[in-house]
Amino acid sequence: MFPGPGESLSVLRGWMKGLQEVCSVGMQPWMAMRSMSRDSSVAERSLSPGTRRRVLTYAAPYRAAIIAFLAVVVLDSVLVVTVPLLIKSLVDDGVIPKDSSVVVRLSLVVAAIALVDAVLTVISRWYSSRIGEGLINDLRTQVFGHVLRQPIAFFTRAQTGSLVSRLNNDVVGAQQAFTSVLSNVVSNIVSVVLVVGAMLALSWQLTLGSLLLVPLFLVPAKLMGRRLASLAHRQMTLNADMGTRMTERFNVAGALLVKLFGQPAREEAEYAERAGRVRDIGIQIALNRTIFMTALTLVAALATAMVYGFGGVMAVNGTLSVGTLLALAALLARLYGPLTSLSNVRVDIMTALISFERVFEVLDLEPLVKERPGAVSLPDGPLGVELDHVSFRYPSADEVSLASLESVASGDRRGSGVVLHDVTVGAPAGHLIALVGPSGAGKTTLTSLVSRLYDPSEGSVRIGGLDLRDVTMTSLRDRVGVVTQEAHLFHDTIRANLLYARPDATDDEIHAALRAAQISDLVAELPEGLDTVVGDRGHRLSGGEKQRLAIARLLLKAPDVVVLDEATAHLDSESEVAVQRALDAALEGRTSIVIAHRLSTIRQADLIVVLDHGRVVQTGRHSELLAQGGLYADLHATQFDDQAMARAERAPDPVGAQLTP
Ligand SMILES: Nc1ncnc2c1ncn2[C@@H]1O[C@H](COP(=O)(O)OP(=O)(O)OP(=O)(O)O)[C@@H](O)[C@H]1O
Repeated sequence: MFPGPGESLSVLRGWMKGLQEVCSVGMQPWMAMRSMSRDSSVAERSLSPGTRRRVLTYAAPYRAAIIAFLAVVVLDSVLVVTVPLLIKSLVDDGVIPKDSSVVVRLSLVVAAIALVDAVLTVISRWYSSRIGEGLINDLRTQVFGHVLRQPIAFFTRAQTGSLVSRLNNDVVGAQQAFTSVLSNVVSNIVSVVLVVGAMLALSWQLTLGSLLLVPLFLVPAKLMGRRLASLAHRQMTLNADMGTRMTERFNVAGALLVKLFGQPAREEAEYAERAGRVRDIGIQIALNRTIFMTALTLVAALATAMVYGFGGVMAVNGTLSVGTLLALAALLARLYGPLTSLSNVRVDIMTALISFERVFEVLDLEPLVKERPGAVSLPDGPLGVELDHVSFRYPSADEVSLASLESVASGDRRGSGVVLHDVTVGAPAGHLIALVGPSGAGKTTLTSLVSRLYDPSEGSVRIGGLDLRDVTMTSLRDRVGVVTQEAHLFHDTIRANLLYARPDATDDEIHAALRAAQISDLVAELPEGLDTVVGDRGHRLSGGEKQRLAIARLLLKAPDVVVLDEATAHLDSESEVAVQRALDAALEGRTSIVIAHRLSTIRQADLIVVLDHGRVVQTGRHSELLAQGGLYADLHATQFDDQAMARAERAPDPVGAQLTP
């Protein structure tokens, strides 16, 4: 019934091999290896309840795209299986009976399928990227907004670098659930079912025979996968270790330390040792990967050889057609990759779900400081500030940070002790309150309560008679301006930095603010004026210049309440005069709370509040407090008098002269 194979078989074999390679999905061994080398311990982890349902809510907007995507993937898998069957007919009904019209017709069908397959691949990639990237986009924007809304304590606790990289990894991991896992699981299941079904229909004996080799492959593959996962994990740690060392040594402060104290040769040797470990593990990983891939190809090749061997004999004996033999071999090539991936499907899905869970954990973090529903705006007109029996302790890491960041968060997880004890201070509208006290007394802490970076643990902070917890964040940010000691500027133009305070300010208003802050001459001299880029990687400004720009930013906002931390750094007399004038402009007519380091500010103050160990120990005006003696008089003698003397020794300056007793 079947003509002897003869030389037509050998010709066809070469042709088929090429065809097999084209038709089989070239990525499969790689995908299988990636899947096998995932950390399999995740499969045993339990997810928090509702995670799966919540993931589906993110998929909901893409429902139509997902259905279309899956339909394309299934169709593609079906097409891939039809090709070997067509080859069977082509050989059995065309080549062997020497009917060239059948050969031509079926070749054209195979070509058409290849064309459709190519189109489907592009369409499925288009869908999967739309779904995946869309999902990443949704999650990213949501997480960014949510993290920004966290209190400042969150940022002081969480290591920003690890938070950012973790979030990036997790968001990308979560995306993979929808693209690679979803498509791989569906297409692999369809492929395996169709391929095994077709093979069984062609020859159940040969199919069962070739499937016997599967467990022989899967067990070592699983072990090898586990080894690869642990190697990859070690590689990541070693790389991070090397990276940290590099960043630490290459930033200005670190480089300076190396220059002054370090021994470059020792540094180099240490670095070489770390880099060496990275190299060794890289070689191991490459070797293990190759062994894995080669083993996969080898088992598939052995199975194919077996099919050719037994099937060939059957063909010689006339119990199997040549076409069936070729089709079986081609089908077999499509079996091992999907089977391997499916054996690890639970680990794949759990890895993706755990990424989602971690992102949800961030999204579920309740900000400690937040606007309550029904919050109101601060009343119009001048505003007074009152602290009413305020006590405060800094929150612990557990209150503000993430459980899953625990492993990377450093240091102390406890909160602080009580930092402010029963503080009652009042600043009527338009008054200037100067805070003084030794280092660590709680001055900065007190000012951060006024700008509501934290809420007090007990008592209340009121502005314009309203408890800050009842006030909208927008109105608070609009009406309360803060200048910190270390004025921070974004890496952006001067104009953009200033507009950050009030995006609708006109150029005229900007120039007026710069003039009042005594910085307009400097800005005018810069080559690009307002469009000069400043900040970390831009034009370098001196401490005094930065502070004056920060004051200009504040003036532009024109808040009713000003919270100011005066710079302690000694500026040269010219800068000092300029900063002082800028400050006078900033404080003029506003309710101000100033951590005072300058005698001039202290003299101007309507009330001086002396803090020590978180308690108010003295209040009054300069002369009263001096007369009283005690801590203020001591501070005056040690801190402020130095400044007064220093100023008196400097070249005459109008502001200083005016304020010197
Ligand atoms: N984020 C924080 N978490 C925990 N404790 C903190 C935090 N910030 C400050 N503290 C503690 O609170 C206390 C008061 O600090 P604060 O910065 O308010 O003092 P200060 O009077 O402004 O000091 P200085 O004049 O040196 O700036 C200190 O004991 C400090 O260790």
